[in-house]
Amino acid sequence: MALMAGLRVPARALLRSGCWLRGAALAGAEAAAGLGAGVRRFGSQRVLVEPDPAAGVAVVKLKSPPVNSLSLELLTELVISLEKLDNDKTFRGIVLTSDLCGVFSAGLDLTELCGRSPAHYAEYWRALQELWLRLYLSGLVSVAAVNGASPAGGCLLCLSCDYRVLADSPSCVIGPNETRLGIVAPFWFKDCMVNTVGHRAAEQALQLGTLFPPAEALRVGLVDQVVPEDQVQSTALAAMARWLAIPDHARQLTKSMMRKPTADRLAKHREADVQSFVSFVSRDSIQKALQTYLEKLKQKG
Ligand SMILES: CC/C=C\C/C=C\C/C=C\C/C=C/C(=O)SCCNC(=O)CCNC(=O)[C@H](O)C(C)(C)COP(=O)(O)OP(=O)(O)OC[C@H]1O[C@@H](n2cnc3c(N)ncnc32)[C@H](O)[C@@H]1OP(=O)(O)O
Repeated sequence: MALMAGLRVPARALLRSGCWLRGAALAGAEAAAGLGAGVRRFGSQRVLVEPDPAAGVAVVKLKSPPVNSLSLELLTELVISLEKLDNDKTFRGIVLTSDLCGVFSAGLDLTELCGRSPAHYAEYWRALQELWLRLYLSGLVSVAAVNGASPAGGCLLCLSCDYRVLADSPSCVIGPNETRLGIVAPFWFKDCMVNTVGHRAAEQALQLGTLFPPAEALRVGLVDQVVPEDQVQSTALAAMARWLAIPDHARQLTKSMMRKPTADRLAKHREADVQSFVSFVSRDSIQKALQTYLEKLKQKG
């Protein structure tokens, strides 16, 4: 741990801030490329939105150090940003990526699932459902530029997009590792997996809690492209251009036809799903398993 302005800041977070410095340099490059003139970034504390109105595209960056774990705050801020972009006719597509080095998203924030009240678990789960439904059914083209590890809930975020580009680095693992924590992915995560990689591959990955390295993720169809780390965002934008070449109304109706039945399974039973999660996560055995996993993570650090 390093001490900074009276705050305990993990050394890893300081290292990752190298990415933020690189981000500042990139902002200069964007300005030189024309993005700066009259175009302002917006967003919130944990979600940075870099709009390119001329292209109709916004790059949405998760920036909740150290690992973009999906806290209630991050879920809420992401929903608000997506809602804003969905309702703004300027935008036809989003690229979802991470502002941190080496991690796209560590999945659900385990501190939200440990030692809290049933009311908190319910509020948290509703926020996760909300984010998934909004992203999965968004009329915008969504491309995930996966520039870091993306386990469990991070993988769900990626699967909710229309297209996935993954960085070719051994640390950039992606997959549904829930069972390794002693927990179970919800049915709508399972459905997303099945829709993406097929029943057999989904069944194996979900039961075994597989975290796929890039080449395997590509082979199984969990991601659509694997490219060098420094080409993830440009490749995502190139993919976006291909998707935006299709008229919105036709693409959106097709997307809805493909995805609505899956989303409706949750939309029609949201409250039952919340209660099922609350009773599962409140069990002593699950609390113990999550605490143990979290402690191991902290010791590793
Ligand atoms: C109706 C439904 C019924 C029942 C359903 C029940 C449950 C719900 C089930 C499924 C949905 C999805 C579940 C999840 O997403 S669970 C989370 C799974 N995530 C992981 O296993 C990832 C764990 N993290 C890592 O592997 C690494 O941190 C990572 C590879 C992402 C980055 O490695 P790095 O070496 O860069 O960082 P670390 O030193 O490991 O971590 C830094 C710091 O961050 C803390 N941390 C990491 N991950 C989490 C997390 N997910 N939540 C909270 N905190 C996290 C870690 O402890 C370190 O903290 P500190 O030591 O204090 O700095």
